[in-house]
Amino acid sequence: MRDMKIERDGVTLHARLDGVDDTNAPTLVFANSLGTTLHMWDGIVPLLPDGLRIIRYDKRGHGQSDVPDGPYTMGALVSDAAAVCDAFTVKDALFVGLSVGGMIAQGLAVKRPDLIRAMVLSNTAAKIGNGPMWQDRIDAVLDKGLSSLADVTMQRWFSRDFLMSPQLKHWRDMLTSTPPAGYAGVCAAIAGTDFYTPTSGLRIPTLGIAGSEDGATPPDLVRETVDLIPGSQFSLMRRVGHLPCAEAPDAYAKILIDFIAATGHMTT
Ligand SMILES: O=C(O)CC1=CCC(=O)O1
Repeated sequence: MRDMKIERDGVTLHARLDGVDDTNAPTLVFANSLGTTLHMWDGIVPLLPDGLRIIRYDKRGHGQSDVPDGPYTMGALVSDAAAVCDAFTVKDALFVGLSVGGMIAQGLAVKRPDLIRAMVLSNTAAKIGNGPMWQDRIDAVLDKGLSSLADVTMQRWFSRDFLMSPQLKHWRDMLTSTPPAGYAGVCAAIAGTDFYTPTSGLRIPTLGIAGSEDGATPPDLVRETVDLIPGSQFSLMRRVGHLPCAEAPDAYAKILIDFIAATGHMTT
């Protein structure tokens, strides 16, 4: 494991490399969701096959990355992801993005096709929510803090069963540890994003993953987005919500491993 600090546009981003530290190794890059850190993938990384180079990072405003003043733009989030990839000399990676991480994947695939050869769009869409909804959330978090949003957020993130589990506290703590300015900044970036047209032009192997109990990006919304890309695959996970990598890591890792095999990613 190797941690790295990457500076772009005066903002320091925190990234982590696991697995093989060799630029020639097949590479996976993970981008996580609003209100989470790169530790969102802690349950998945150990389940992936040997021989992969695995890179993940904290978005601006989250985890150990800097918290610049907002609002942020999707262009900045995509450029941050590109800077992380460039810092590790990534080429032709499999990019796995969940929620806003999946929006970043779509933007990066358009802007820097040299970086991505295939992508997983997990619990995401070309457009998530609408302007007034995000503005209400920005106002609430800046006024009353993230704790005020924690209960409703857990209900969007998790299935009914998981809401009763002792693991819930870990995820709730991750959310409430997020700096309010960072959370609000990313909300503004999501509010300003509609990738329907650019994503329709993408022609790379794509897998969509949805959770049957996802209260933020329901299965139909995820499917509508991945169907914009000809030849894409879609996997519906049952009895999980918006963060299936947290609720069902074994099943989630298996879906990724099958997609790695289907795209020939370990053999190139
Ligand atoms: O609403 C949520 O908390 C879920 C979510 C929407 C975009 C994202 O990244 O997470």
